[in-house]
Amino acid sequence: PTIWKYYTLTSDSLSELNHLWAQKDRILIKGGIVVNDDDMIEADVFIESGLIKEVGKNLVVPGGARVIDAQKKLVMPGGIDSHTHMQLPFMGTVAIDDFYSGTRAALAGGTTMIIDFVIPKKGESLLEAYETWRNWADEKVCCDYAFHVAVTWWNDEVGDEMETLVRDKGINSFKTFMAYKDVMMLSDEEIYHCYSKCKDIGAIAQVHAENGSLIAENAKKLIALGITGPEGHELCRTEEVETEACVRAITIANQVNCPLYIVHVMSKSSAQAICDARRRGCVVVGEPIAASLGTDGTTYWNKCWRHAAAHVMGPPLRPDPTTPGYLMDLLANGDLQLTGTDNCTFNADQKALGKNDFRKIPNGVNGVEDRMSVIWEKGVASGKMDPCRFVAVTSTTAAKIFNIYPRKGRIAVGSDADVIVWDPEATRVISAKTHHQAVDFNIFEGMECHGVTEVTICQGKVVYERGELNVVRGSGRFIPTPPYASYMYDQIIKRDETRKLVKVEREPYNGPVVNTGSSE
Ligand SMILES: C[C@@H](CNC(N)=O)C(=O)O
Ligand SMILES: [Zn+2]
Ligand SMILES: [Zn+2]
Ligand SMILES: [Zn+2]
Repeated sequence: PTIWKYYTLTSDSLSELNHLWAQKDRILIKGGIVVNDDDMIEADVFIESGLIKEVGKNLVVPGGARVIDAQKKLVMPGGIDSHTHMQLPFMGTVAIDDFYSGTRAALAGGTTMIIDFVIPKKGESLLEAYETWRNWADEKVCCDYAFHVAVTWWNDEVGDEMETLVRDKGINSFKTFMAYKDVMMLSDEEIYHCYSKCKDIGAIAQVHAENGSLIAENAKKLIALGITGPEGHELCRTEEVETEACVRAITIANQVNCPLYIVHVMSKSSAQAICDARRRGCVVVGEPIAASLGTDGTTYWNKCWRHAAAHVMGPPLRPDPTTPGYLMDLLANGDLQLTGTDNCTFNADQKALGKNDFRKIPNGVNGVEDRMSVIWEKGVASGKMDPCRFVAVTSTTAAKIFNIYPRKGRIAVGSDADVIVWDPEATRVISAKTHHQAVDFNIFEGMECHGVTEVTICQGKVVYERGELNVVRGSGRFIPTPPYASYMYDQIIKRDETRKLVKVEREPYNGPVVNTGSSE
């Protein structure tokens, strides 16, 4: 009889339970300054059941809401990291930060969504690779995520699968590689076909812009000279090897009138090439990353092999120490549009695969946890950009490009409650000793940054506050990214309408033709 007493729940106690449960999802962020990409206002934010329900001054909200005091703090959209590679199988090993540790660390740094890459092997079905990556991610992610898909080989079948991925699987961006010869690299003709297909299906063409043939030849020469250390990694692909490929990719995309997104912009000259193209009217956007905005390639000459190898990524960080400041200036003024991290992390013992040959050092660095603070320190605290521009380059522009705005990338009624309470005056010192990532090295080691997330709210739940994480493995959702994003396609569509290719009507030529002796 006792046990039954507990089982006979009356209807009003059930509604009481529901009321309690519902209350758990109610949050009132009080007294903060709400920052979007286009304005800053003093306002409270009321969140319920995973969505932003009200934004305004002195809100009066339903009972039971949890109140977060945001006095003197900024309330911003959670960061969107447009470029990660969690647990990527690459160069004989697997990136050590996986979809759990990587998204958990992202939340600790104020990023509430990642866009990762499905990278099929040459010859592998894109659809099968997509299912593999979905299985990897869905059971582990602690925040929402989306995918780009890489095109590492080409035939009509690949084009058909791209169409299926856009129509049925929520993909709207495809990355081609002009580097990684024999592994992922496509020829110009294959890139031409791929970008033509992207254009036909309203997808964004992304590119890893480096000339893979020059890299391969230069690397052979350096190894023959006995230059096997990480300095060889930069010497075999100096910045003009990146810039030439940038210009080539921009040209191919412009020839087929396809919008282009250049990932991991690492050098001044490639950034300049993007600016020039944009000023010619090309529809191209550039994505510098936390690494290229926060540090440089002088480390490749560090006497400690481990330190030098830790910074090996492609394209490399540049030894010109003025590069980070230059890229930040362009990001601040709108010549570059958004930021990711290219987070692809490997521990010392993995990097050591290349201890005798830099070509075998797994390429990749960290960034997913520190991007927001690094860009605040180098961009806002330095006076180069204001908080609105910070929100644009860390969240809103990515949401617009990948067509998930304003669900993501904005503090507004109806938007997902992915929100950070940001302390612009607080500082933190970045270190592998204290970071939440799995990797045993941090390329920003020792950097003191203004700008710390005090509270991270993801899907309307507090997942990080005052240094404590409270995440749920597998709670993140796959977010479909629809084609034909206005941000990238409005001009493209108009150009198709107004720049039709037509032939000239003329009388046939009836004059003499030279006799070459050939039968054609
Ligand atoms: C393979 C992947 C990550 N590694 C890297 N960038 O060095 C990329 O090229 O973006
Ligand atoms: Zn790349
Ligand atoms: Zn060292
Ligand atoms: Zn990448």
